Amino acid sequence: MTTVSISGLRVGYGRRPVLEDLNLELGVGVHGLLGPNGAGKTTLMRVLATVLRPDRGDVRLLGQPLSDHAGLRVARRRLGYLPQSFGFYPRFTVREFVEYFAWLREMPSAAIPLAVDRAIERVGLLDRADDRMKHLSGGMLRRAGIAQAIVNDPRLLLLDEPTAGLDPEQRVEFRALLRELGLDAVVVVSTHLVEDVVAACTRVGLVDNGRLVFTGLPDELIAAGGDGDSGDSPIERGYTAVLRGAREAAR
Ligand SMILES: Nc1ncnc2c1ncn2[C@@H]1O[C@H](COP(=O)(O)OP(=O)(O)OP(=O)(O)O)[C@@H](O)[C@H]1O
Repeated sequence: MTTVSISGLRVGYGRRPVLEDLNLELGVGVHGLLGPNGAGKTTLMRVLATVLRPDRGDVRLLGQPLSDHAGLRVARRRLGYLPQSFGFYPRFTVREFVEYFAWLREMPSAAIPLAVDRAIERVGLLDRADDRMKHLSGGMLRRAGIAQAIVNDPRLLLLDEPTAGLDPEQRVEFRALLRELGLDAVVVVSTHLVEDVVAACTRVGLVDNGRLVFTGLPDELIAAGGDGDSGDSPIERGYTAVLRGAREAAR
C-alpha cells in the first residue's frame, strides 16, 4: 500500500531549485535515503514533515493531500520527525521533553504517560528519564530525539541522520528498533552510514543534486557496483557506481 506519494516536486530556497521534478511512492517499510552532502535529503525530509512548503508538485501523506488544511492537520498528528538538529529547553527532563511532543501531536492526555515511558524505554533511556536535557551526552540527546519522534506511534516516521553520534552498541539496537517500526509504519531514514541501509532498510533511495537517481532494494544497489568502483564494501561500490552513472547521464 502506498502511503506517501509525491509527484512533480520542486523545492527551492529563494530562486535556486534544490529538488527538481521529484517523484516518489513509499509504502510500509524502512526506506533509506542516501546521497552526498548538499544533495537535498534534509530538504525532502522537511517537505515530508510538512515544515517546508514545496514551490510545485503534489504531496500526499497517509492519503491526505497537504494542499488542504484539514489534510495537513490529520497528517501532522500521525507523523513523527527527528530533524538533523533540534532545539529543546535545557531544563526540561527527558520525560518532560517527550511529553511536550506528545502534547504537540494532540495525543489524548490519558494515553500520554504510558506512551512517553514506552518511547523512552524503546531508545534505552529509561534510567535517565528524570535527568535534565542539558546533562545528556550527544548520543543520549539523539536518543531522546528519537523517543519524541516515536511517542505517538506514528504511521509516518522521518528520521534525519538518527545514528549520528550513537555508539556501536546503540546503533545495533537502534537498527533492530527500526526493523520493528517498519513492520507497520512508513519509516524514512536519511543516513550517510551505508551499513545502516544494509542492516535495516527494506528499500533505498539515492538523491544527487536534487534528483532521485536510484530507488530499489539494497541488494539492487549492491549489484550496481563492480570491482572497478571505489568503496570499501559492496554497497559503497554500488553507491559510487550509481552516482557516476547519473552524473555521466546528466552531462
Ligand atoms: N535554509 C536554507 N537556505 C538556503 N539554502 C539552503 C538552506 N538549507 C539548505 N540549503 C541548500 O540546499 C541544498 C540541499 O541541502 P540539504 O540540507 O537538503 O542537503 P542534504 O542532502 O541533507 O545534505 P547533508 O548530507 O550535508 O545533510 C544545499 O545546497 C544547501 O546549501
